[in-house]
Amino acid sequence: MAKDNDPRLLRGAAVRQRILDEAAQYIASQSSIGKLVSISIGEVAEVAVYVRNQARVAHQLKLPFDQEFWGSDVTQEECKARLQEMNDDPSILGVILQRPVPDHINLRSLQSAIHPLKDVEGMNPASIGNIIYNDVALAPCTAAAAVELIRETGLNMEGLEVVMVGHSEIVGKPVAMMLMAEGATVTVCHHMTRSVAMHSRRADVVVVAVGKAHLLGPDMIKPGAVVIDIGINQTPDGILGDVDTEAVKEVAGWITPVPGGVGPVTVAILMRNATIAHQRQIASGWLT
Ligand SMILES: NC(=O)C1=CN([C@@H]2O[C@H](COP(=O)(O)OP(=O)(O)OC[C@H]3O[C@@H](n4cnc5c(N)ncnc54)[C@H](OP(=O)(O)O)[C@@H]3O)[C@@H](O)[C@H]2O)C=CC1
Ligand SMILES: Nc1nc(=O)c2c([nH]1)NC[C@@H]1CN(c3ccc(C(=O)N[C@@H](CCC(=O)O)C(=O)O)cc3)C=[N+]21
Repeated sequence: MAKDNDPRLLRGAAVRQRILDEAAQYIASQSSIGKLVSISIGEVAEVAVYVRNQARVAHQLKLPFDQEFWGSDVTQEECKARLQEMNDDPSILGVILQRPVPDHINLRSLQSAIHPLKDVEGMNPASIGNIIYNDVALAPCTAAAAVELIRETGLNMEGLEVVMVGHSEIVGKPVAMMLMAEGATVTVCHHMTRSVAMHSRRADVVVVAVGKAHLLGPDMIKPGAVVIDIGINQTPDGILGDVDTEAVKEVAGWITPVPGGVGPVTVAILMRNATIAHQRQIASGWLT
């Protein structure tokens, strides 16, 4: 296991703390602020970890927080009706809907049912369109976390060669758009890509969000590259990322560990997004 003070490990702690300090200051400056509601549908291990950490951090920040667990037998109509109630509930600041959801639930329809001004993850199609226009202030949390961690290296993003492995709507595609907004040259790989290694070997930065333990090995990156590991894989050896950290660490210039890398920053970004949603609700005349 990498030693704690290994300089090649790009840990999330410092970035996380900076973002949380800012959010805490904003919350303390408000006479009142609504609650963040986190919805899970069914039982998914990595969702439980995420929601537990959301609750812990919201408590630290004195941000009102509620978690709702809906059974995996809940119907689409029940979900939409509940979300509509939340849109109209002035005590609720924002709503995040955890993924995945059971197969019978139409996730995109539910994302659209969350009012854009309460969409603290920026996944409503009306919200995520903003990042096409380089308005990345409120973006999907993990994608924003990956960008913050690349920025932490101090590398100039303009012209940076980035390979994004994975093209999900919540991570891969937003990461690509957000890094393009910073001036990077981005290649996006997926399971139809003929050779991921052909692309990743020439990249200054490789971001992996696939969900396959140790998909990225030391032969797939160039010496000194930045490796951002977003994968979370439950294995008999515990939680592993998508990168073979111990082996890749010997070649990379920076690598985010799992745990201790992207995850903690994701939680912090969610809190920051909640404060941005609050500011937008005031600007829209929803709140005084
Ligand atoms: N730390 C955090 O905050 C978060 C972590 N995660 C983790 O990130 C991982 C990815 O999640 P998510 O973004 O939702 O992605 P999805 O699980 O929705 O999809 C996986 C992506 O990987 C691509 N892919 C699959 N196999 C390969 C391959 N062999 N080579 C290249 N690409 C491949 C898929 O392409 P295709 O669609 O063509 O099959 C797809 O784009 C998961 O482990 C998840 O748990 C997710 C969210 C937040
Ligand atoms: N709509 C939606 N958005 C998401 O961003 C989303 C989601 N659904 N579904 C589940 C995945 C997973 N995810 C994690 C975020 C942080 C940690 C996290 O805090 N990890 C810490 C601590 C781990 C621990 O406490 O053991 C770490 O990596 O150090 C984990 C997992 C977000 N996800």
